[in-house]
Amino acid sequence: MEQLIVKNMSQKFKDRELLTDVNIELLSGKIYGLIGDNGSGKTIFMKSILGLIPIDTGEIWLDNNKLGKDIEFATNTGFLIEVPSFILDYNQYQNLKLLADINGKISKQDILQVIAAVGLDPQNKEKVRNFSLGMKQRLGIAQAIMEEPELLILDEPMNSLDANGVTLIRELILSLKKEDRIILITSHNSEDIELLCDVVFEIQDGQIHQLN
Ligand SMILES: Nc1ncnc2c1ncn2[C@@H]1O[C@H](COP(=O)(O)OP(=O)(O)OP(=O)(O)O)[C@@H](O)[C@H]1O
Repeated sequence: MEQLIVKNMSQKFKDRELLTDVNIELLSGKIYGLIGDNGSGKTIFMKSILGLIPIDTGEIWLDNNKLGKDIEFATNTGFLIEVPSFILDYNQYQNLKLLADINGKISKQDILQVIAAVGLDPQNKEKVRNFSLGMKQRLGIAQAIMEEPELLILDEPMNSLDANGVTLIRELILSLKKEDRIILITSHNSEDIELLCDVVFEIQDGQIHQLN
């Protein structure tokens, strides 16, 4: 994917307008940061550009495809939004395998590699039910990145991570930046945003503006 364009997008719930006339261009090869207070609409924005919730007005273009017209959902995407949900009685590998089998793009070896890349032990056969919050978060990141998506959206990727986890996942995100990929992250930690992002957007009072 080369570009994701949001044109005159507004998003309303009941009578409350959450996002007003948003115009944004995301280009491949960059990491974008989205910041804003709790409840400012970051999650709504991310779900909207993925096609997970319909927009009230405006247009979202993923390259030459208009969301809701040419395509229903953004394809070739990986995302972690809110709390990752897994089948608790499956182990980490079984959970990722189940999702990987939908597209059939990646091998067992790829899955084991991504498990290691997020700092989990590929040999661990424990049920995800017994995972700590940070382990679930790491698995959520693994699930988002495992198929080498062209659009990667990570909502608060450092949630629940310990200090080593934060360092590892920061390095991992930076290493994922590449020519034909758009990465968008949110974080309430300004250090994450500064270290990782090429371009930063802030949502405030329903408007999204670029900070740098
Ligand atoms: N389905 C819905 N119906 C009505 N209101 C909703 C719905 N989903 C979210 N909202 C409201 O939209 C607003 C924005 O929520 P959103 O989750 O996008 O915020 P956020 O910026 O991601 O916040 P946080 O930093 O806490 O994650 C909130 O006031 C929320 O109550």
